[in-house]
Amino acid sequence: MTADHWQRLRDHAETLKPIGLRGLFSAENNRFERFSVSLDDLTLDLSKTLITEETLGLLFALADNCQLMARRAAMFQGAPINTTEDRAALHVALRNLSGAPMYLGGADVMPEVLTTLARMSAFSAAIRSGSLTGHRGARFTDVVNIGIGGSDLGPAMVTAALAPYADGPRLHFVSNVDGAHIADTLKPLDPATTLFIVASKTFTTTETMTNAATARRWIAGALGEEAVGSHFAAVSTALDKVAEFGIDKTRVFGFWDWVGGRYSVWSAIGLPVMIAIGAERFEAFLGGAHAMDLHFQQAPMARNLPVLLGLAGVWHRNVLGYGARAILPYDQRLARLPAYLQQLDMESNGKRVSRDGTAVTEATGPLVWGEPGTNGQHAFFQLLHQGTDVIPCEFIIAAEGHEPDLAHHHRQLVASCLAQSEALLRGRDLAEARRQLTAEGHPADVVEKLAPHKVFPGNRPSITLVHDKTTPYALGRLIALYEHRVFVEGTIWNINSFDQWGVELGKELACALLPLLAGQTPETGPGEPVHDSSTLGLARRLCRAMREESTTPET
Ligand SMILES: O=P(O)(O)OC[C@H]1O[C@H](O)[C@H](O)[C@@H](O)[C@@H]1O
Repeated sequence: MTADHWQRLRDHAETLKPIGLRGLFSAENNRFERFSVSLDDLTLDLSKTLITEETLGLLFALADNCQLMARRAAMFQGAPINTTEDRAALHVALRNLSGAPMYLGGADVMPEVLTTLARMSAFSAAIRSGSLTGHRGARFTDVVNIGIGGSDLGPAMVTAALAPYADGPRLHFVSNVDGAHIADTLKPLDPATTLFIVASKTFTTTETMTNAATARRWIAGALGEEAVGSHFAAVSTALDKVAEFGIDKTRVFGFWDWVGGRYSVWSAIGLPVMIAIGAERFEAFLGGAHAMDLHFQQAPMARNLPVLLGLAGVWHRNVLGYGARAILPYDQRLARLPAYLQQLDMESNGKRVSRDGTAVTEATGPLVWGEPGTNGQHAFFQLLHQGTDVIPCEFIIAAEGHEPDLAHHHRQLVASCLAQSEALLRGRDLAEARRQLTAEGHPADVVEKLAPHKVFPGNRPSITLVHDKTTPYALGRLIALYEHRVFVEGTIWNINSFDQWGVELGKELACALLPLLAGQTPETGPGEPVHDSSTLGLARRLCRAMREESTTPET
């Protein structure tokens, strides 16, 4: 019974709480050796979490009880584990560069995967070399990816992260339907040297279709309708819809319904990345993810990074009751990693029913958020250290930066990262706070007044991930680690991590509101009103201002 496993974990947690994290460190001076695990140069340090060997044993027993190994095998075997959409989740095939067969319903998907990769390589090489030009024969200097969600966050995050490797045209990403996004992006660009990639798995997403139509008008307006074909490419699973938009099929790169949007950066959705850094480095990125795939499949639980990271997440979420996790990359170029992981994690595991549709009995995905360190330190770390909620932090740091001339910056970055996790663990008690204030020469009354404010409770957990350098390979491996972590957690919670029904209702209601915003009266049937009075009131309020604005003569 899974319930027994949860109960054992909860009973066990009660025995650890009085000891606390600091207590565990005082009792054992080799926690780092015991609770950090590596795959090549990637080290996962769990020692600053409230765990012991017994904790891990109980978590492994829970994982066994939840059939983690069988579920993992089902994913790699292409079983339709996304049951509500009757699809496999076979994104791991996209980085299987060995080409060893991977089957979906008896058919090997690898030939198609490798053919698409070869087409992407040829196309990106032609853009990079300038052999494929714009309508007027000018080399492309700028590439604008138009997509949203999984068709934006992956390539945008990876392109920024791998900027030191970029030697192709400049990349831009337009996702928001807010006209400001495309307007600001296009303002400095020259239509003659700009290529658009319209990226949408379904090719129906309103934001993307609206932005793509605006981009099309921008090209046609500047260069003529006949130029459109030379300035657009597309990435989609819906090839018929792409054809309707008018993009030539030689410039369309497909992928498959067994690749979820938030797992698609490895597919043709990664085309902008390939254009920026070249096919060889993109393949290194895939190679890093593949190394993590093999590790996830082969390593025993006690040495398995995704299993350990996932179970630490479950321990924090379900047993210790922490509702959030902070992602803190100490790498400015990983600034979009928290946003990327928000989609990966929260869209996958933000679920309230089990795979069979019955209500879950345990909490599922936590709130995921974060910012790059050290910036976060000067903003929200106050709450992490002294707030009333405990938020487990995940620190990510490379041993080496990309700026050899600025090694002293990197030393400060590393020192800050380590100091934060140390401070979260260690804290500062009242006596220490008093001692410090007295040593600073404050009079006794000031010491008493300030000391409580200077107390840090400590005992706050964190996880640290370290690799040598954020190379394409290391980044691929890191993302795949997080993907499998989400899978491990989703398996323990017995939810479908590969569907996203929760995004639908808002989309439907937005469609229904459009006529109202265009000034039409909503139809009201005999039963319920179409909109609640708040939504209706706000819509009318906005509508009035919108119309006034659109009728205001230009000065
Ligand atoms: O790639 P698209 O079909 O345009 O979808 C873009 C995004 O929109 C949806 O609403 C989903 O929630 C995301 O999972 C998806 O990545």
